[in-house]
Amino acid sequence: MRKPDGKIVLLGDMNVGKTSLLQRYMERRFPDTVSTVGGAFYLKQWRSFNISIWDTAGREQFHGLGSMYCRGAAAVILTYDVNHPQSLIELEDRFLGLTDTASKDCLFAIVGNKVDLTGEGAAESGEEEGHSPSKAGGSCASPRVPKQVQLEDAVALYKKILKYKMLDEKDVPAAEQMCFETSAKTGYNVDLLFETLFDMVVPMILQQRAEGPSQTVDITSCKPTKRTRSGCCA
Ligand SMILES: Nc1nc2c(ncn2[C@@H]2O[C@H](COP(=O)(O)OP(=O)(O)OP(=O)(O)O)[C@@H](O)[C@H]2O)c(=O)[nH]1
Ligand SMILES: [Mg+2]
Repeated sequence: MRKPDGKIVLLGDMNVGKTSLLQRYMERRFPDTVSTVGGAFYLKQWRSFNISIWDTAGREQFHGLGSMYCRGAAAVILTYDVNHPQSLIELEDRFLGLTDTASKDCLFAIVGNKVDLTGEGAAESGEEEGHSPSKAGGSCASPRVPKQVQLEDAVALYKKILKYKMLDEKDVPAAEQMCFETSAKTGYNVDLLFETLFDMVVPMILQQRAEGPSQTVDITSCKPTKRTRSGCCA
């Protein structure tokens, strides 16, 4: 297997929908999930580059593995559930510190998932597989509740992250560009999230190549698995 050119890692509390987001993007579906054990990755070819996308376990018992998965990451997707304010707080309290092992230029995206469950914006629930918003709210629509976490809260966290990393706002993408609301269930904003990051990671890969040896983890050193497109390093 060719060594990935860049690495993106999904972090966040259990049940926020990390695995579902990744499966929605990679497999174009929203299957039932089981709580992740350890971590697993997918490989995505983006232009001529191979990007590994790592799904991690949010459960407390696997917390110690997080910084290992983040090692050399070009981007980290900090995921919360828009209906659970504590999941946003956990990003700062429990997950941000895990990113100390990421690349020095690591990009941060903050993603509020499960927006389909909120009462805000009909468009949020109408993007599944390219369907029009008017198809939302069919017989299997989920009950709507007011959104508990606002996008501004995510923007505030993004700014705190810049302070924590001692980065200047001028040198990094704007908060508005890096804070997303998504639904793994309907597909809303999922392609936008991943593909925005891929486009940002590619110049970093090129720069790293120009500067010298890559910092990405050599995943070929992981134990081989049966699956070809994804694997598990629990
Ligand atoms: N309504 C709705 N449910 C979602 C969405 N994303 C995930 N879920 C559900 O939320 C539950 C948890 O999803 P997972 O993707 O397994 O969550 P996770 O973050 O990977 O959890 P861990 O692996 O334990 O860290 C599952 O029942 C999913 O079906 C979403 O966008 N909308
Ligand atoms: Mg999971």
